[in-house]
Amino acid sequence: MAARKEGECCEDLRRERAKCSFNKEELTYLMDGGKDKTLHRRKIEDIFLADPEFLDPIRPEYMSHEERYNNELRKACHMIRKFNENEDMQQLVGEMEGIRSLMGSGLGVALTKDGNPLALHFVMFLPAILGQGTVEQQGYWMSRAWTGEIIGTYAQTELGHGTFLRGLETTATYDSNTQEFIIHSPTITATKWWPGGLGKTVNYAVVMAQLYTQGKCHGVHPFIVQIRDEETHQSMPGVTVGEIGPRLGMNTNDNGFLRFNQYRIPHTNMLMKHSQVLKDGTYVKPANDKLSYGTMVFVRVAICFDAYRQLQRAVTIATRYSAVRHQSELVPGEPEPQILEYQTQQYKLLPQIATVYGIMFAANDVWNTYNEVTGNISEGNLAYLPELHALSCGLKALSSTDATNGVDVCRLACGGHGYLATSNLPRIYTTTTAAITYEGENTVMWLQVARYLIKSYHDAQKGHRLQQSVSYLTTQSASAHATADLSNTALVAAYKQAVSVMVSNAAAHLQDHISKGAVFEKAWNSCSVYLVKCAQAHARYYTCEKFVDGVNRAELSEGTRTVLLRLCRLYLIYHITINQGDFLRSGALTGGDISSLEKEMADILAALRPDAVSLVDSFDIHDRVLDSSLGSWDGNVYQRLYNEALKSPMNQTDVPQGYYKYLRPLMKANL
Ligand SMILES: CCCCCCCCCCCCCCCCCC(=O)SCCNC(=O)CCNC(=O)[C@H](O)C(C)(C)COP(=O)(O)OP(=O)(O)OC[C@H]1O[C@@H](n2cnc3c(N)ncnc32)[C@H](O)[C@@H]1OP(=O)(O)O
Ligand SMILES: Cc1cc2nc3c(=O)[nH]c(=O)nc-3n(C[C@H](O)[C@H](O)[C@H](O)COP(=O)(O)OP(=O)(O)OC[C@H]3O[C@@H](n4cnc5c(N)ncnc54)[C@H](O)[C@@H]3O)c2cc1C
Repeated sequence: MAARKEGECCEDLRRERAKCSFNKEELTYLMDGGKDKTLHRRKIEDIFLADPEFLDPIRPEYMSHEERYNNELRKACHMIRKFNENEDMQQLVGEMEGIRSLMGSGLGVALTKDGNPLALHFVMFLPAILGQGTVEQQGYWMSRAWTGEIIGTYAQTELGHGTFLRGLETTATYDSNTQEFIIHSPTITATKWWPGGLGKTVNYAVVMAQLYTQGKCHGVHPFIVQIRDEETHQSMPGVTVGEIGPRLGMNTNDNGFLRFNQYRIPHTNMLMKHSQVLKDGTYVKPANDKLSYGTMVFVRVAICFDAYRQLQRAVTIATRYSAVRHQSELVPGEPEPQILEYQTQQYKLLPQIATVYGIMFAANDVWNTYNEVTGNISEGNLAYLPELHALSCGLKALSSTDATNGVDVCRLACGGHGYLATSNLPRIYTTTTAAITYEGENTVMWLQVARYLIKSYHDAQKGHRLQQSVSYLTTQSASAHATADLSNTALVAAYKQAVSVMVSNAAAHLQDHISKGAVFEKAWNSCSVYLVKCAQAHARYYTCEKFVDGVNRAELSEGTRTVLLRLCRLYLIYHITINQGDFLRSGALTGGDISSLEKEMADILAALRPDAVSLVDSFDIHDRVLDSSLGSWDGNVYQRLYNEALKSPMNQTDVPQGYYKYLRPLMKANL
């Protein structure tokens, strides 16, 4: 494997690597969660990537829509077969963590390129059964689903409603005479629309539908519904299912549509961990009616990990390319410099490297909170559910937005070549940006965070104790920043003060509207642009705090700590400078402070510059996972670009068919 070997690279990258001031492996271990995990990951990568079955006959971009789907399905099924091959492999892949890597932006993107048709089976169908099913239901369905005997998806969104779940129209009406639920799509807008794998791949789905029993609607609940025959794969009578057509990206996920016509399923197919319908039709309420949204909370947390992994790939490509690419004159008469010498190029790329770490530390923290809170829930303690909901919404929105913007900055930083499919930046972008919409559209997620902030603020006013992530809202004095202390601790305190003041202003704006006669919901809408800003500032503060804590806690040698501290400092300062209005208006920082920080940022960019290539090397991304003509380990950019162009089917003949059909008749028209 050429991807990680020293010494097999071009002169530019060799010189860059020689400048490294820290221990790369230490950072790799930190990101993987320990040396054992790094070795484990590399072992899995080596086994899967050595398998020729995962190679594409030609670039997927040259295939038809259906060929692309079949090609990815072939590899996805091989992946699962390989996974099930023997117990050693299952242990090696390591349950959820391995699945995350195989389905998401780790190894997964090297195996299936533009969306895995089986992704939703692992990412949502299995977690929905685990999170929403009783122990007996888990026993029955998991044993069939884990091995791939049945394949499922998560069918929630409809043509008419994605965000507003209470507005879903699919119904599940209990018939106590036959002990069945009747699943029905009463209108065109009730058609399920978007679920991954639904189009042609799955034969089962967890369908979210309005539950009716004894003449009463009890809101949205999960049901396991068979979509296709287990033998013939034909759609079941009463079910209409198909694929929704080409998308911006993720085109081999076979996102689908689904309609039901009075379709009956057994009573046992309602997932009944949190609420039940007894055989006689009696409804038993859950401890909290949002527990049926639990699968989404899990996936929102998982998306944060996926987001920074995507950004890692993009910034690795763009940084290596920037060390190989020479352009223009920095000093007249001197050789053209590497474009990485330009401060503006450093300002594009280095904050993206810092962002990877910021999201990683925050995501680790939210993942721990998720495990703790779900553990508490199973013991009947739901006190921390609102905090988990707000944290997962906030970090999902922040990580997907930052990663998407960062990937595009990386694409633009590669000039024209970044626009080529073989750079892989377009595909990384279209995959990453999808996460802004799926699993809760980000504006909607921000407004959920804002709702929690305003509620917490009012609780603080009443003297109630606040949950940890918002405890700073109890102290929202707007006193001007007095000292010249600009340490990391002081900057995190400034972030807190800025959000605190913003939330208190938002609460005052809301009150103002209400005093003038507006109902709360209308007042809320009138303040919602500002409320979104509060939520964004809160999620940023949280990420900064976790970044600082994470670096302080990490066990690192001095050189490695120094470089990570620089990245952390860059992250803190970068976001202050681009949101300086919030800090100035709240009195958290002065104009003088911000000028000092700007100057310091320029120094940090220069200090990090020699380590830039080594920093992305320490992400330890295999060339096959990068899949880029611009970003490979060896830096052999121009030859790769040229070789890839030669592979275009259009270059297999000198004169294209189109010439004889269209161009020649036009060119020779006057002869
Ligand atoms: C296994 C490994 C994994 C690997 C992962 C690898 C990742 C990469 C994978 C790549 C593959 C691609 C995957 C693609 C997956 C996409 C799937 C989907 O989009 S699926 C479709 C995804 N679709 C969406 O995400 C839809 C988005 N929409 C929604 O989630 C909801 O409708 C809503 C939250 C916006 C409102 O809900 P509504 O019922 O109207 O509620 P109200 O506003 O009236 O608030 C009432 C109260 O409830 C509270 N509360 C709310 N939620 C929760 C919660 N979860 N909990 C707790 N509390 C919650 C709220 O705070 C409030 O509290 P309070 O203030 O009163 O105290
Ligand atoms: C690639 C991809 C994969 C997907 N996979 C699945 C899947 O497997 N299963 C599944 O069930 N679904 C899936 N979805 C659907 C996805 O979850 C929804 O698209 C998403 O939840 C947004 O809902 P919507 O499309 O109805 O957007 P809308 O809610 O219609 O949003 C449109 C606009 O309205 C705004 N808006 C809506 N409500 C509010 C509000 N209350 N306040 C302020 N602004 C608001 C939004 O901010 C947005 O700007 C997928 C979507 C994509 C793109």
